[in-house]
Amino acid sequence: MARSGRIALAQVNTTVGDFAGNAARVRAAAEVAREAGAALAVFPELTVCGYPPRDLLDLPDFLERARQALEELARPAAWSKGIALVVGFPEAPDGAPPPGVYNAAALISDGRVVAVGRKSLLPTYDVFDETRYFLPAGASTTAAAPEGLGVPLGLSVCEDIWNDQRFWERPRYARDPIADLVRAGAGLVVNVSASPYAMGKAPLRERMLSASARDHGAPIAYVNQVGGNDALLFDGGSMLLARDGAVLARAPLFEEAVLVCDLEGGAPLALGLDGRPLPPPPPPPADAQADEVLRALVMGVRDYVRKCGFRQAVVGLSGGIDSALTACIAAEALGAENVLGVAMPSRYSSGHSREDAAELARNLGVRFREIGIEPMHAAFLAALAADGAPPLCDLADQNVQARVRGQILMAISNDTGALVLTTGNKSEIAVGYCTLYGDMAGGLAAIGDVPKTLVYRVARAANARAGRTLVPERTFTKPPSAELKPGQLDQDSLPPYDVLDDILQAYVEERRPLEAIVARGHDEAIVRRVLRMVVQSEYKRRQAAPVLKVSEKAFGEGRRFPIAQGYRY
Ligand SMILES: Nc1ncnc2c1ncn2[C@@H]1O[C@H](COP(=O)(O)OP(=O)(O)OC[C@H]2O[C@@H]([n+]3cccc(C(=O)O)c3)[C@H](O)[C@@H]2O)[C@@H](O)[C@H]1O
Ligand SMILES: Nc1ncnc2c1ncn2[C@@H]1O[C@H](COP(=O)(O)OP(=O)(O)OP(=O)(O)O)[C@@H](O)[C@H]1O
Ligand SMILES: NC(=O)CC[C@H](N)C(=O)O
Repeated sequence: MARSGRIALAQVNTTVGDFAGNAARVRAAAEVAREAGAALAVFPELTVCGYPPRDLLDLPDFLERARQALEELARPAAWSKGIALVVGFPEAPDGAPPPGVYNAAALISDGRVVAVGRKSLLPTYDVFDETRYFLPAGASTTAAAPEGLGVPLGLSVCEDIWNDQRFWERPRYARDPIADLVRAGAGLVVNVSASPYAMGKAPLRERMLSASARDHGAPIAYVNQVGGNDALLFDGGSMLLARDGAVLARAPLFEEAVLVCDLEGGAPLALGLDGRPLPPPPPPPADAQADEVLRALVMGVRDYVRKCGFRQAVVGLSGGIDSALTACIAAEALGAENVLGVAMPSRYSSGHSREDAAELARNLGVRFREIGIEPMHAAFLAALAADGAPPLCDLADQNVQARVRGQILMAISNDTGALVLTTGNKSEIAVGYCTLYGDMAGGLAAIGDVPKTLVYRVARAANARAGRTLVPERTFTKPPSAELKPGQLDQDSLPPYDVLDDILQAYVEERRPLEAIVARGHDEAIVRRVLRMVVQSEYKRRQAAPVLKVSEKAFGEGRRFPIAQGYRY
């Protein structure tokens, strides 16, 4: 029996295009919510098809299956008896293909769709491309109070609530759909969202939603998707806010949850999709930001691997910090037994790199192989010199080693069905300090949006989370080296990583001009060199594995620069 004013925020992990799987999650969560006495369960944006479906929306059969999936969810059934649902779906009136589609939310009650709210504000920046697919709503939709809830609903979709320049630098949209809803009598604003994770975004959302509830004088039920879909990581963190802006309930980050809460306040209950209470969150760790990034990446690797149909991953272990962190993430995401670490020493590898790789594998409990690359490296050089050609130059020789390693990892992948995780960090990917078809060979760049200085912190967070040493201490303290020629150090080719990362933060994320970066206290020649390297390595990034996004500006779909161009620093 529904309790008056009780709702459930159902942050489920949808998979793009998996209509049956997504519907099963809706049914499971609705049943949990109903058992807990909720009159209404709210789901994330585009629940039935997952977010972002991108050009799948161009397929008429995809839109038809979305329509059928919604129709089936709306059919009277035991699991939905006595509970109303708000479910996101792509609405294609008359089966019209894009741009005749709306990004919509349906209110389902008593075995039928009783109202449909359409998204008014369509984000078209960074990773979002919604005007490519959707039409904006002409008007906002309010719906009569579902039975047992006692308040009429205002239906809104994600960006509809992102329209406040105090929190958000983007230009203000002319319309304020939330104000329209409240003016039309909404007593509870429902916002179905798919808001990708970035560091610092969860507290920003909370401040923004709190201000919105206060300014509009209406409570807000905000439900965000959770889980990874390709490069995008959705962190959940759904919330119920009172009309004075107070947060009445908060769902966890990076976890599926059915958060049962009351409009008039009171202790919320966070349940899993199996109906069991979720364990309370652990006390905040020493480096909360690094720990958060770690959890985001674990979720991202797990979902990418699983949703692509893999179970296992393989990582080249050099004894360095990047491959060590990548392996930690993989082991936590997939289970240590599903991860293979491969050390591939060359004629230049130090003893400590082999020891550190082996120790890391032991600490993690992952499977481990050592495959020396000397015979292949030597055979390569011999074959290239067999016709009397001069020996390869230094750089070409270095890249042969990286490519032999890439070949080995891809051979293991082909043979075993394990996905190769690349290990490049954001700093290296930014300046092109990586070998095309060498260490760039692989399926997913797990730490490709993590600058080197943050890589160390996240690796420390992995050790702290485990409560023991996973990444060996020497891996933190030795100077980074590609070990592709004798005595080589990253610092011979690149500025110190703290300098490099600050320049990259200013240029890539904050989009500052050269002069402003120099004004931060950097040497102009170094800044110019770094910016040139970023520009000149665009071709590499275009061919790189997808990068899990944890910052406001990651390499990939959200940063689209031309390759053949003449804009130079
Ligand atoms: N615009 C363009 N469009 C398409 N392709 C383009 C291109 N410009 C060059 N190219 C091609 O790309 C080639 C150069 O790229 P690539 O072969 O990758 O080689 P390259 O960038 O010249 O060298 C790799 C660098 O990464 C460093 N590295 C390698 C491996 C690991 C690490 C580490 O510490 O993690 C560092 C290594 O020390 C070296 O400085 C050119 O020879 C050309 O064939
Ligand atoms: N000896 C090795 N054995 C196995 N894999 C290696 C080896 N050397 C390099 N690799 C692979 O190539 C990637 C590029 O590593 P490299 O050592 O050149 O520099 P890096 O970017 O500092 O990475 P790391 O911090 O992991 O050493 C490594 O992360 C690893 O996956
Ligand atoms: N799906 C959306 O509309 C997301 C846009 C929104 N500004 C966000 O990043 O959360």
